[in-house]
Amino acid sequence: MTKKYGRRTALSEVDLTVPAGRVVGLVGPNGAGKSTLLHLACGLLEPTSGSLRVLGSRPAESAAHLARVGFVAQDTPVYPSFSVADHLRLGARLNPSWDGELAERRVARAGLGPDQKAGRLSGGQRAQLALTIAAAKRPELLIFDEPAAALDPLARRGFLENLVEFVAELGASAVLSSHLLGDIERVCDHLIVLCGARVQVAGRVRDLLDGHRRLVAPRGGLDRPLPGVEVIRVEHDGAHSRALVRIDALPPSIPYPAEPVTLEELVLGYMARASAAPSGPAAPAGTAWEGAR
Ligand SMILES: Nc1ncnc2c1ncn2[C@@H]1O[C@H](COP(=O)(O)OP(=O)(O)OP(=O)(O)O)[C@@H](O)[C@H]1O
Repeated sequence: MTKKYGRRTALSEVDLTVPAGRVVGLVGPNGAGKSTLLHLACGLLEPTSGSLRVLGSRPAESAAHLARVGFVAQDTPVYPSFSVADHLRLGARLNPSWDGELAERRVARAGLGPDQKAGRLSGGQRAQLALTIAAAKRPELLIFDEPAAALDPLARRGFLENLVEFVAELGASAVLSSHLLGDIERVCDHLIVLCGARVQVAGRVRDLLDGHRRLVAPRGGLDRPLPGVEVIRVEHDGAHSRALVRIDALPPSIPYPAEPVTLEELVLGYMARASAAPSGPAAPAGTAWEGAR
C-alpha cells in the first residue's frame, strides 16, 4: 500500500499484518508517516495504490464497521463548550453500542465532574475524556495518535494504565503511535518502526528482542562484512565497536560476544539505518489489521 499527498510519498509500499488482540506501538521520527497510516486505518484517508483491511473490511466501509473502530486523534479533540456529561450524552446518541455504565464509571475514576466544561479541562483530563468516549463505543480496535504526548510523566503513566485496562476490559486490540519509547515498552506487545515512509521492522516485541543481538568487537573489528550476518547498525566508542545484528542469521563461528539488546537500541538502530539510506530497504505491499475477536 502506498499513500501520496500530491508528489510527496508519505507511505511507500507498506506491507503489514497485525494479529488480533495485540497492543501495537507505532514509532518513527517526525514525518515518518505514522499519522497517515493511522488515518488510513480508520478510513479518514484512502491509499493512493494498494489496499488495506481493518477487522477484515475496507476501513469505514459501513456504519457498522465504523462502530467497531475507536479513534483518538493527535490533539485528543473534544468540544470545548460542552460539559463532560454532554459528551457522554452525545456519545450515547451517536453510538448504538454505547456502554453508559462503563463511560460513567471511567469518568468518575478519572476525577472528572459531569458539569466541567471540556474546554477548561487540563491536557491529561481531556485525554482521559477522549479515551473514555472512544472506549465506551466498545470498539474491537482502538487507534490512538500520540495519545499521551502532551501529558506530564505521571499523567502519562495513569493514562497508559487506563488504556491497557480498557483494552483488556473490552477484549480489544489497540494501536498507538508515540515518540516515547519508554511508553511503548511499558504497554505494547507488538512494534512497528516506520521511517522514511517505509516499515523498517515490525513484529512481536518478544520475538524482535529474541531475534537481535549486540556484537561487541575491538574497534574496527566490525568494519568488514561478516559472512552470513545481517548488520543493522555499527557504532564505535573508545576501544570498541558495537553492532546491532539479526540473530536468525548469526553463524556460531562469529568470534565476538553476542549480547541481548534493549527495545530502544533496536528502534534507534533501524531508524539510523533508514536515515543513512533515505530510500530505505525494499518492502512488498498490502496491509491488514486483524483486530477481529
Ligand atoms: N495533508 C497533507 N498534505 C501534504 N503532505 C502531508 C499531509 N499530511 C502529511 N503530509 C506529509 O506526509 C509525511 C508523513 O506525515 P505524517 O503526519 O503521517 O507523519 P508522522 O509520522 O505522523 O509525523 P509526526 O510524528 O511529526 O506527527 C510528511 O512528510 C508530511 O509532511
